[in-house]
Amino acid sequence: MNMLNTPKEMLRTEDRAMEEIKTDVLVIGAGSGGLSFAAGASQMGADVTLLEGHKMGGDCLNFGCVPSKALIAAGKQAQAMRSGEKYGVSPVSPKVDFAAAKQHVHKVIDTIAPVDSQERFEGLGVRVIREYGAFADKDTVVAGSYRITARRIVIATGSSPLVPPIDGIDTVTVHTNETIFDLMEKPDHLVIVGGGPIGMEMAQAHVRLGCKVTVIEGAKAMGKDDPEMAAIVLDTLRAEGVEIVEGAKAQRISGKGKTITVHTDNGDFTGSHLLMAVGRKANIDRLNLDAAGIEHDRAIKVGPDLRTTNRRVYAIGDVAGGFQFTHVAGYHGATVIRPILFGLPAKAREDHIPWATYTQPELAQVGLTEAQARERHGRALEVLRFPFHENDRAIAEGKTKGLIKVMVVKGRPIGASIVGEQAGELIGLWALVIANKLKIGAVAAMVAPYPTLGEISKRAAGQYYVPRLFENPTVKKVVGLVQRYLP
Ligand SMILES: Cc1cc2nc3c(=O)[nH]c(=O)nc-3n(C[C@H](O)[C@H](O)[C@H](O)COP(=O)(O)OP(=O)(O)OC[C@H]3O[C@@H](n4cnc5c(N)ncnc54)[C@H](O)[C@@H]3O)c2cc1C
Ligand SMILES: NC(=O)c1ccc[n+]([C@@H]2O[C@H](COP(=O)([O-])OP(=O)(O)OC[C@H]3O[C@@H](n4cnc5c(N)ncnc54)[C@H](O)[C@@H]3O)[C@@H](O)[C@H]2O)c1
Repeated sequence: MNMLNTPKEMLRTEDRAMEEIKTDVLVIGAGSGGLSFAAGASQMGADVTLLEGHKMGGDCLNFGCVPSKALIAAGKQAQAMRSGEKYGVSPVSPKVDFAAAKQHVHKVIDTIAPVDSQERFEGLGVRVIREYGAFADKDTVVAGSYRITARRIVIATGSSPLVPPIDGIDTVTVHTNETIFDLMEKPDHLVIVGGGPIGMEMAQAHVRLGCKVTVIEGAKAMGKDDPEMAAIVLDTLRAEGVEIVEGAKAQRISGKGKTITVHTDNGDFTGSHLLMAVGRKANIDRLNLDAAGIEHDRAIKVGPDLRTTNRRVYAIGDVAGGFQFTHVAGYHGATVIRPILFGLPAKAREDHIPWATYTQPELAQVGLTEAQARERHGRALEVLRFPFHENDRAIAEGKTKGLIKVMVVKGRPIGASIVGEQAGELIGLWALVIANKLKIGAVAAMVAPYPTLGEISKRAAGQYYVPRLFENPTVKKVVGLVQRYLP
């Protein structure tokens, strides 16, 4: 592992004997984006070199999606034990072994890790170098004792937790997503600053595992989502005991040991542990981007083709500054295969990107929210709705809290929002519809197995035809006429 940190220190290695490598494509960063690209490109015949300065698998595997979903699963198990009464199963107060829950998290990481491992990628023909890279010029990168020149370069260096310089923050122990999954002791009272997806997912997992939890949000919690859908999640979290304080920007932090106070413009909040979840910053500091003529502000500037201001260099995933999701990084990786391997044009779309927040109930979105669609399409917009409490499977499972909304213009869905059990699974159908610009009739024509939660999608699509078929005097007239003459 390279212990050199700054680009200058890394470039100073030029003074030592350098091993020269010439490669078709150099990928910097072995997270979701870099690995997706490297696997595809190598298997299609390109000579690929991959740099990784820290852990193979990047954020998603080691500090993000995977550990968070594993901890959420532990919390869900605990919650199920508390809530058996309505099914005739005596509720019990579960004994939570917090360290064992974290062991479960690490077992899950270890189980998935081989898929992202150096060995697997070397098996696919990729040259893997475990060093941080920094540009020396427009097509050369220095990494440890290697000087690598490539025809094309893909920057996939991801992002890191943003820890803003709030007054007093360096006087207390601050957790981020990079440390919280290694914390083996149970926090008595976890104070989370930030009510985005990280904040809300971690809040529910921790409250269910027996911690007291306070979320401090400067603006509106789950502010990127449809407020009507977000309210259903926030009500549930509050009912489970999470204190959520909105309009409370953290201004100062004070404390000692296990007494940490966050001072906000809406009161002071004291807990035993502090988790900062206030967004991300792109990993560009180490790259020496100026040497390669790559423009950036907080993230690397790219066009819709994901090309940077250096035409030989692409940036994908979190470092490119758009949606920050694993599936987007993977999609970017697949998109740049075309120009890099075949010299063909390709653009990354954003209108069909889904996302889900894995609270219970889950909240999922693809395309435009109702407010965005209303702003763009005004009176041409129709919003189709169907509640979970009218779905037979949701009733049988006792999971009736939820709603689907589908935004339709001229018969074509342009957005869908789902809050409820398995919303993250259910949104897939609408992601397919929007990606392929299908009409609402395609979903209405589908026969969904009974009884499934998936029927809510068909029922929502069916709402499109209610005014057109069931509340239409012409249809009634025609049916009356046909019935009079039908033998
Ligand atoms: C707590 C949490 C939960 C999340 N949950 C989800 C979820 O459920 N679903 C979802 O879709 N997304 C989720 N995300 C977001 C997801 O993790 C990221 O969007 C995704 O990991 C981005 O992939 P990437 O390839 O752009 O970057 P990363 O996965 O961060 O990979 C970048 C890699 O580059 C390496 N690197 C950096 N600089 C250099 C350099 N100079 N040289 C060499 N290597 C370098 C890093 O060490 C890292 O391994 C979550 C994120 C967090 C923090
Ligand atoms: N299920 C998922 O797909 C999933 C889960 C977790 C994270 N992620 C990804 O990771 C990204 C980062 O997540 P995040 O939750 O850290 O960021 P975020 O930007 O989505 O939310 C951060 C929140 O912190 C608030 N905030 C900022 N400064 C504050 C302050 N000083 N005091 C109080 N509140 C403050 C903001 O108003 C915002 O609501 C997400 O945007 C998402 O792309 C995805």
